[in-house]
Amino acid sequence: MDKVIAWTQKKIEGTVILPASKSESNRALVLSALAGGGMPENLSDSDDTRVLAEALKQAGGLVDVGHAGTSMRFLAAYFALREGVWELTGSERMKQRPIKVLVEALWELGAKIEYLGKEGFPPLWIGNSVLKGERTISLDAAVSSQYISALMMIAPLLKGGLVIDLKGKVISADYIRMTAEMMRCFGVNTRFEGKRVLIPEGVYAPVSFRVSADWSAASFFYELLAITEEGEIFLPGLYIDSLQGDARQVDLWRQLGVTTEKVVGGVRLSANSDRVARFEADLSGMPDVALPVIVACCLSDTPFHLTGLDTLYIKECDRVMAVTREAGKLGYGLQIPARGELCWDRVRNACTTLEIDTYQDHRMAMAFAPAGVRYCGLIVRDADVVSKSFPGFWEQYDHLVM
Ligand SMILES: O=C(O)C1=C[C@@H](OP(=O)(O)O)[C@@H](O)[C@H](O)C1
Ligand SMILES: C=C(OP(=O)(O)O)C(=O)O
Repeated sequence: MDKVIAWTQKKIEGTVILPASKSESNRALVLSALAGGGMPENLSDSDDTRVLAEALKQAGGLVDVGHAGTSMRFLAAYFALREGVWELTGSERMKQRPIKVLVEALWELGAKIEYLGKEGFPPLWIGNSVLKGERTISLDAAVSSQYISALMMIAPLLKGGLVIDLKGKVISADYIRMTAEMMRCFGVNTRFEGKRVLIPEGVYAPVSFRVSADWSAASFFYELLAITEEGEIFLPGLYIDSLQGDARQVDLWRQLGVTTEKVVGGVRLSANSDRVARFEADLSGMPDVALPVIVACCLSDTPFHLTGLDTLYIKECDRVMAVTREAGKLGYGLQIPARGELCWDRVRNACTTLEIDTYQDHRMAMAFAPAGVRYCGLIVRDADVVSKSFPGFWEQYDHLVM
């Protein structure tokens, strides 16, 4: 499905129902499975959470997670712990997203895992492993925090627990903290000593964890207000004091003209025209808000220099390439000064087409949607890719904009 966006010039004002957090849901599902009971409440309706929930019910056999990276990484560790034989695969893109760091760590614990395709990438064969604990493993923390979260969650079930030494730059660190916080909710206390994570042997309690609204999904509505420079949006169920690190995006958007107010039952976003002359940020802690920030800066004519984008190359698509190419169609000349960086110095060329490709990436579709309020008739190709994290996105977007 392609989506044509025609803004009716109405004021952006209303309530947006966000999906439940995909990251909280996926952790809650794995932790409940490891606890041997308890059903998380208010689970995300995203494709990624759905495939994980189904996979956790399987006693073995073929499991295809599609585009769901978190589900792939969490399941690799979970299946290695469980009895049974699995073939764990995903979409063509998933077969290009690395998993070597996690597989090598699991091998060190005694897992029997084989690559069924290219070395270092899914699909994986995982079978009847007996994992050993009471050891320290070292892990490259600069590729994906999901490997670390995956290991942390199974660690209490290993005899003697596990110590994980994080090597190199620790990216997406708030996701590691979210994992530790959620493990605590399920009864296991993890300790951090600098770049060392200490997980004791323990037993998870089958609690009924309630998932809250998704901060990463909120970023596209911040973006919309940053572009329109006026309007207000109420986001029920979103709390500043959240387990999700993306709650810290509040500070980024303040610099781009959107303020956040804590109100009863959620937060209210308000737009103004007060923004920094040049936006600079290291987004290595918040990779999922990078695309909406980039498109918001371009469309609000705010030059920017972003660093810490190294992990964007291995997401659902190569997001650095994809956003540079698609913003380029609208005439914005983005530049890549070094790997993991992106900048824009207000270089404007002619707009060549209003057709935006989305590269099977939900965040590409959602990040370019707000551009439709500046470019009437903008077409977002394969708009249904949003179901990976936010199936109701277009419904929520339409009632605000069209
Ligand atoms: O653990 C998680 O829930 C996630 C971690 C992040 O990935 P990386 O650690 O690979 O950056 C993030 O981009 C992803 O959407 C969700
Ligand atoms: C990177 C993402 O997800 P995953 O890695 O779980 O596929 C995302 O949702 O933007």
